[in-house]
Amino acid sequence: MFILYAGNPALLVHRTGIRESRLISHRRDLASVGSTFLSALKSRDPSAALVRPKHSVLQAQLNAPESGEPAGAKFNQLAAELAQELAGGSESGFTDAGVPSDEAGSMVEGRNGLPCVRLTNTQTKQVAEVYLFGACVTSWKARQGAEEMLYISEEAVFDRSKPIRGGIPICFPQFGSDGALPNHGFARNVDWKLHCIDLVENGTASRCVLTLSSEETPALFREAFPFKFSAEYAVTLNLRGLRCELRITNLETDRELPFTAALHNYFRVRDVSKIRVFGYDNLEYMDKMDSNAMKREEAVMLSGLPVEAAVDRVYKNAPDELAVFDMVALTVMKIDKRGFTDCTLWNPFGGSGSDPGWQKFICIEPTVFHNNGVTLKPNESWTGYQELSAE
Ligand SMILES: O=P(O)(O)OC[C@H]1O[C@@H](O)[C@H](O)[C@@H](O)[C@@H]1O
Repeated sequence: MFILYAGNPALLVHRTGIRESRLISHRRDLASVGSTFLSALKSRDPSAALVRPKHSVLQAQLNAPESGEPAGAKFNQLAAELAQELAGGSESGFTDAGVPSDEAGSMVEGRNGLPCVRLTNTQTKQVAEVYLFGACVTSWKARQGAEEMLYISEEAVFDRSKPIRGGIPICFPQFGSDGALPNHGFARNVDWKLHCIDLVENGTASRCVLTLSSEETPALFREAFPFKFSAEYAVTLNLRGLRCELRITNLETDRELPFTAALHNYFRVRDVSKIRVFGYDNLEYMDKMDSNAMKREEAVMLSGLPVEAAVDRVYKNAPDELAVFDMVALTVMKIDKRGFTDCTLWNPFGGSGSDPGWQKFICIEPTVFHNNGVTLKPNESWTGYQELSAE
């Protein structure tokens, strides 16, 4: 059964069967809810019902959908999209049940008015910001009064002309520049759609889910990567920290979908030359600073790996638990990853591809790259996530 929640500023559909929520519209004016929308719901589930109505006009239209006034064109378009979605049954792959809640977060205007989700966890006092452009997490504060954990370049632009430099950009479907697509693919160059903002993990975690489908990507990218796929990205503030989960589904019916990907974490540090990175002992890596030569990291580094010069390495089969110790701030960032088999370590150290603030960040990026990344069979999905915790 579908239940509609009508409230400012969003209209949510809560599908109780699998307890999945969908954020349908951010329109503040719900007066022009179209009959298309309701009939789409009714055709799928005659028991569609409205609960907790806060808007009298909406209630009236829902009560008499067939005779409702013609809806606004914009909302009709949204309604048609929803109808298509319902008919096609393109469901979210995230199985964890969510409960829509204003407490979990809301849409706000980000820099230059770009749409942005502000997530809050009232229990842990964490706050995060996620731009729909690139589904980029640009800010994470791990507790009340805590410092910003992510680095944003002073040269970052927030006008959709290029990826946001900093935060956690998503590299997909191509990690790096070796391929037909721009460096790191196009997921960070396009607008994602907000699917829902809800409470999960028994109400202890705040989450937003963003989606991207191949059909919504610009023709230029579709030509260079001619595969049908859907991508879902859940950003969650839970009792442990910040969780970012990426799920890719191959929508091709008769061919495989190959991709490489990474969560390009820009961690903010006080001084990159005064950090130690843990977890890379004895690993093989591709050295991008040395014509992609394969090398092996020293056997055991009990005191961690220092960053004393430019590094650009893609470590193969990296352990799922990694950490970076900031010896000035006396903080530890732990990275617990799954699905992303590899991990990239990057800092330009003032050299080529640098950034004015290069001393203030380290990129530790859960990656799938080695062994040709991931190849999905028709209708198959892949999920990779990271959980960041700061102490
Ligand atoms: O595209 P950005 O954010 O400037 O990051 C670029 C860097 O991203 C890293 O992941 C790569 O390993 C580097 O080779 C590359 O230079």
